[in-house]
Amino acid sequence: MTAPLTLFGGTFDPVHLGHLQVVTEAARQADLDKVYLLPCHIPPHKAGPHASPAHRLAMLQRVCQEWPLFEVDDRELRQHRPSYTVETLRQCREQDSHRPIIFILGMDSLKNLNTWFQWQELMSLCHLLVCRRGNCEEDFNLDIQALLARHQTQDPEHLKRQPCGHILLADTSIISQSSSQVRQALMQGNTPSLLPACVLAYIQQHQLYQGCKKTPASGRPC
Ligand SMILES: Nc1ncnc2c1ncn2[C@@H]1O[C@H](COP(=O)(O)OP(=O)(O)OP(=O)(O)O)[C@@H](O)[C@H]1O
Ligand SMILES: O=C(O)c1ccc[n+]([C@@H]2O[C@H](COP(=O)([O-])O)[C@@H](O)[C@H]2O)c1
Repeated sequence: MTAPLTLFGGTFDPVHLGHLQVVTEAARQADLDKVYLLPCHIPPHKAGPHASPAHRLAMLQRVCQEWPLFEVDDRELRQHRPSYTVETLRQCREQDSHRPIIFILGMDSLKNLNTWFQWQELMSLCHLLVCRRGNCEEDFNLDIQALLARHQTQDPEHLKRQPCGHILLADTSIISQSSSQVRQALMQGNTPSLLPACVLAYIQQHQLYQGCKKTPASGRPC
């Protein structure tokens, strides 16, 4: 079986060490040696983004220069419409119907998965590799409980042996950081914690996020 195509979707406004650390750990647990950071153009479920697509992409590219695990997949940025994951995955699937596709997401995203566009199609297109997230109880609603009952596996090998259909809850660290907290710190003139130095330097160089309005941590209910 070909090596999986592993995508980590996000708004990355901006990318922070919470993203990078938990995904590095999840990738290690699933024995993955490449993860594509997939910045969305227009996030379907939240306001913003605050920084332009070009700036968010540039920050991710700087991260990739320092973290060999990561590359950027900018396909969603090139499409000027809301970035529905199911549509992106269909595009990927058209290129190779047998290759395993793994979509990485945080626990807060998993808990809201039943609100995603055509969410019931997702498991026929990809596997889900889920990272733990601070302040996020594992109290799943009935749709997600049913999804897990049907698709959850404890065996990372399943994600590499089949093209789609499994959910692995990875045993990752809890890193309490969000892009909202980073933006808030910058707006208040503070230096955010848990931000890669290359990203902080880019933000300072381009004076990003100085006039951001306060948004709740992680931007949605968890
Ligand atoms: N600290 C973290 N730990 C685990 N997963 C995270 C963390 N931060 C973000 N994620 C996950 O990364 C993906 C992309 O997140 P996103 O780019 O929206 O960052 P965010 O920090 O949640 O942003 P915001 O605070 O603006 O809502 C989501 O699936 C989210 O659950
Ligand atoms: O497809 C959807 O309806 C959908 C709804 C919410 C989020 N997503 C995807 O989930 C990823 C994380 O989104 P966010 O809002 O947490 O940055 C990103 O790739 C989004 O495109 C997708």
